[in-house]
Amino acid sequence: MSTLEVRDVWHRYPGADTPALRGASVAVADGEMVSVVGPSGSGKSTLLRVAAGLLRSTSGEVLVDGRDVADQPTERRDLTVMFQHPLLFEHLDVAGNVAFAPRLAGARRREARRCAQRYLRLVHLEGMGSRDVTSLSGGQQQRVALARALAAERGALLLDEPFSSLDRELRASMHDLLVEVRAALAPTILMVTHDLDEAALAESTVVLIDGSVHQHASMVEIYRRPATVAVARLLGGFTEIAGTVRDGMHHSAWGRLPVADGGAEDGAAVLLVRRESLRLAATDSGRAGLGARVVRRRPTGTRVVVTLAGDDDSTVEVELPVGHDVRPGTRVRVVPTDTRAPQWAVQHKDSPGNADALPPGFHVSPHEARLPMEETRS
Ligand SMILES: Nc1ncnc2c1ncn2[C@@H]1O[C@H](COP(=O)(O)OP(=O)(O)OP(=O)(O)O)[C@@H](O)[C@H]1O
Repeated sequence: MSTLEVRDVWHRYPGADTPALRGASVAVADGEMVSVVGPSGSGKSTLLRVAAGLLRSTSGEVLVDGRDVADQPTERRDLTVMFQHPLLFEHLDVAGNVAFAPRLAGARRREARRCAQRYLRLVHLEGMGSRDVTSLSGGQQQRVALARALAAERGALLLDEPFSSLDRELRASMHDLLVEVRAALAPTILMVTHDLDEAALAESTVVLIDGSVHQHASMVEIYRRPATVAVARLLGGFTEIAGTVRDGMHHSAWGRLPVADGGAEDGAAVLLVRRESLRLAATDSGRAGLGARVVRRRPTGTRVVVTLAGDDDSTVEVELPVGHDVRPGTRVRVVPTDTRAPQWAVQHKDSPGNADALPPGFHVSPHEARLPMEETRS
């Protein structure tokens, strides 16, 4: 049984103007996997390092199995960390690397080797125990690193971008392996990644933006309904329309569009619309829709993202299958393909937050103190 919880953690690096973590909290239940995503610099690695005990946070708590471990170094916490680079011991062979932790824990040499064989089998490297680690491919080295982390037989596994140095195909095979390992051992896992597909391997995902948790939900739910504009930007695929919500409708230069799920509070709000739920029609097509001018087109492989400007020069993006080409400068109509497609408003509200709740030593401007859920209509 192993649980991991990071509670209301703040961290500011010495000399930094702004905190890297602003009251972030994540709880991982026994046998559960939680992933952490966010833009570069959003504090993902800092969060993981605080949880691992590699970094002491400015304030907040880290609980392992319900016990506060703030004063305990990494090796005294019931967890193992695995990084993007395997960091294998080059003076030991493959089995020696995996046997390292059991040896450290007091196992006899033969017993530790047996344990290593078991974990090497699990990561499909049986028969490679006597290989020199420097002779392995990057993917094999990462498998050894995973076997070594598992052989430590600690409660929780903390993974920091574990597969990001591998190419797409190898990454996919490591994802399959992670699924197998979870089915076999059900370790408690906290994984930082910038790969949204990888994040979806977890039961739930924390979206960290500027050191704050903007959303904690399954990736399916996050894609279905990003909680904030920043989350939508991270996912991509949405266009934002600034306007006002009144009576369950969003009003802007792009017209009146219904707001999903009963409507947001009245007031200024950004409407998030999936790019593919808008289409273009010729101006003389007789179709309803808003007149716009094509500003630019950006191919993305099988699709083309077209940026359009309305009469007030505000822009929206539409995503079309490749082949539906439009030249910059052309006038078109923007037509919703499906008015029932989810589109929802997210409100921006600046609030000074509860300054008393901040740890001493923090100067946080009203904008910085904005709590993510306050800009969310959930
Ligand atoms: N040792 C350090 N000293 C000062 N600032 C740091 C240090 N490490 C990280 N930072 C800053 O803290 C913030 C969060 O960094 P962190 O590495 O946690 O982000 P991240 O989300 O993991 O980024 P990435 O996805 O690029 O790895 C960034 O602004 C970064 O520049």
